[in-house]
Amino acid sequence: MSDPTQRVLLTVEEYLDELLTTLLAGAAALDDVEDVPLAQALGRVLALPVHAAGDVPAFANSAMDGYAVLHDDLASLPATLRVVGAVPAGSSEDPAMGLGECVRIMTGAPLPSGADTVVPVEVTDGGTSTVTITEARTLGQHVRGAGEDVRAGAVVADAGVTVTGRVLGSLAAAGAATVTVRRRPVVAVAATGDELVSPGGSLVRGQIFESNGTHLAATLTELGVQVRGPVVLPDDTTGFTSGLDELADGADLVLLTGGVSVGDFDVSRIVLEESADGVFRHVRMQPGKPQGWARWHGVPVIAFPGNPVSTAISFEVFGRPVIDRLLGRAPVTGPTVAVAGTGWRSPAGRRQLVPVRLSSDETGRLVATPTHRRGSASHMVTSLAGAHALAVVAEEIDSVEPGDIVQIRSL
Ligand SMILES: Nc1nc2c(c(=O)[nH]1)N[C@H]1C(S)=C(S)[C@@H](COP(=O)(O)OP(=O)(O)OC[C@H]3O[C@@H](n4cnc5c(N)ncnc54)[C@H](O)[C@@H]3O)O[C@H]1N2
Ligand code: MOO
Repeated sequence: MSDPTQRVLLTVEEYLDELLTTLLAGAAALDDVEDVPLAQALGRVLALPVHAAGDVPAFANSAMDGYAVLHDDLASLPATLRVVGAVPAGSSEDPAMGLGECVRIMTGAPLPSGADTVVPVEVTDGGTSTVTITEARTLGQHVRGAGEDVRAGAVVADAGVTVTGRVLGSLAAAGAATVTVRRRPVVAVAATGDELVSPGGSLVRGQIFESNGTHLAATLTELGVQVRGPVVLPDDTTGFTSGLDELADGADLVLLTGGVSVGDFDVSRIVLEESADGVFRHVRMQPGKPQGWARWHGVPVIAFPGNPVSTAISFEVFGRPVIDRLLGRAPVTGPTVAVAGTGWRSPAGRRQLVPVRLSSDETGRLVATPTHRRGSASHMVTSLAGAHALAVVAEEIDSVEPGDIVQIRSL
């Protein structure tokens, strides 16, 4: 075994690149797609763009309850027209009409072929056999044109888009019945440490509640992968090895948390280095310096440091892009800068990521304020609950002053 304290020191980008290109090379999930009916598409990632099956709107229709008219009839007001029909939404009728005539029409009903403009009921006397119109409308006003939202064949949602409720609504409106999505990869989660007790249990001296596996598994579920675990693996190498065998079997990826540092019982590092040519690195970031990866019987394994904020931020910086890659998901970006609401220190030579709350000041600027007075200290686990984003402080900066511009990444 190599000396665990003498690790290669990488930048954040170098380590991420190692995970995305070397660790994920040949991963089966990268190519697997399936067709699902729209009703089962929520949360899935589109593998192919979805095109509109027809024009949206499918036909010219009224934007108002009122009267379908010919604009030429509005040249001199008030104008009195003969009402020759009525079309509610859903009607397939196309009442014939010409100059001097009009049709009562409801919002969403197809515009009669003989009409070119809609007059809202509010500017008429509301008549049913004849109607008197008192205010002019421009040609085509209150008519929603066929295809003015999107034309048949145009892309409604691109490959890489996650099907949210609003995407699903757009796809339904555009006539999609099934969509081609990426397979949901199986991601297994294990926490290591003999001190860990599952949430809700009772603690004796030296024990703590397991929270990293809980956090990772829940976040992975939100991201739409199939989650296995979380389980707690013991600190002894035999128990850890058999637990990992079981967990990795049939998985696309295993995420481990804890035991990657230089301690005598840092079992993830010890087993992965000895039995799986594990690669352990120091990364220029804080928190999240010690990191590692390996393949366990061919299954990619990523090991995050055990301190809870370190695991959380490691997931954001390394885990999320890996999951996005496995799912074919286009990364979603939010606002990228804010002003610091307070000042804080940052370790020189390491990129610091600090959980922050976002607010706006009286001038409308986005303000980022650390959720905990200890900033990014890696054991401040509850600082994550109120965080909206991470403030990212560059390697060369060792002090942030109130009002400084800071980079942020949304959570
Ligand atoms: N001599 C050195 N010691 C440490 C170094 C170092 O460079 N030299 N690095 C420190 C840094 S930075 C980190 S981060 C941690 C990473 O350590 P491990 O990955 O080995 O993590 P553990 O020792 O297993 O745990 C650290 C800490 O977090 C708690 N923990 C672990 N798992 C969970 C969990 N699932 N839920 C909640 N809390 C968890 C654990 O009880 C420890 O308090 O190493 C430093 N040490
Ligand atoms: O790097 Mo550790 O991850 O700072 O606490």
